[in-house]
Amino acid sequence: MIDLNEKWNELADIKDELAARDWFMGTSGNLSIRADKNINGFLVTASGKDKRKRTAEDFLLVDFEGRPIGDTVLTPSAETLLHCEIYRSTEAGCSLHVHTVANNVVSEIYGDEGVIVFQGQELIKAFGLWDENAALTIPIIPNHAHIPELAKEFQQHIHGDKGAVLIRNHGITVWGKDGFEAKKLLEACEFIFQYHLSLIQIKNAIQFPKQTLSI
Ligand SMILES: CSC[C@@H](O)[C@@H](O)C(=O)COP(=O)(O)O
Ligand SMILES: [Zn+2]
Repeated sequence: MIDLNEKWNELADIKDELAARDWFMGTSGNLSIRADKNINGFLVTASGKDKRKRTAEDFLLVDFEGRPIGDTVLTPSAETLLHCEIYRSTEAGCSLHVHTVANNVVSEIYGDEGVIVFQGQELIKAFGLWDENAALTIPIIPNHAHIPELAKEFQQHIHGDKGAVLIRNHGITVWGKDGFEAKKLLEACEFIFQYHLSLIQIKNAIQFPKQTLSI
């Protein structure tokens, strides 16, 4: 149980840090961390909570099918199945899902293409992409309301122990080998999205200065 407490605190600390960035608007977002091997499951955020608050009911333990382990009155996140897909098919230790304006806007702009590619951006190195011409490709999937369908689509884009998938006009899910890596990847993605949107706006303002002034 001591080990589970450690995981609990690790996830709670990550939740606090993401909350400080205001990345849980309107109770959105969900987080999970894999428990030790003897447990065969993971801690996931309880559904519908204000994730800016730190309480004893923030997480519950579920198995890799998303079913609560042990007695609880808590309901696992509505999107637990996406976390299950990650833990079932990789060795990842942590998965983070947030809704931000930047990740939603990027997912809408490039949604029809089903993918966004970033090149020549220092922070793609967070994903281990160190070559000068390396590119980070993030898939964008439709926001199916039926979570098993969403999870099935999501699953097709899990190719390793770290990764990122955008859900169109919904948010991003990022995973890594542990909490540190997952948070690093999430922060890198959000930086790149914000940079990209700022660049588009500034380029437009330079190209169409009168339109910008008349807004
Ligand atoms: C309240 S809107 C957000 C939800 O629909 C969902 O997308 C989300 O991220 C949080 O759901 P939750 O069940 O609390 O994990
Ligand atoms: Zn969500």
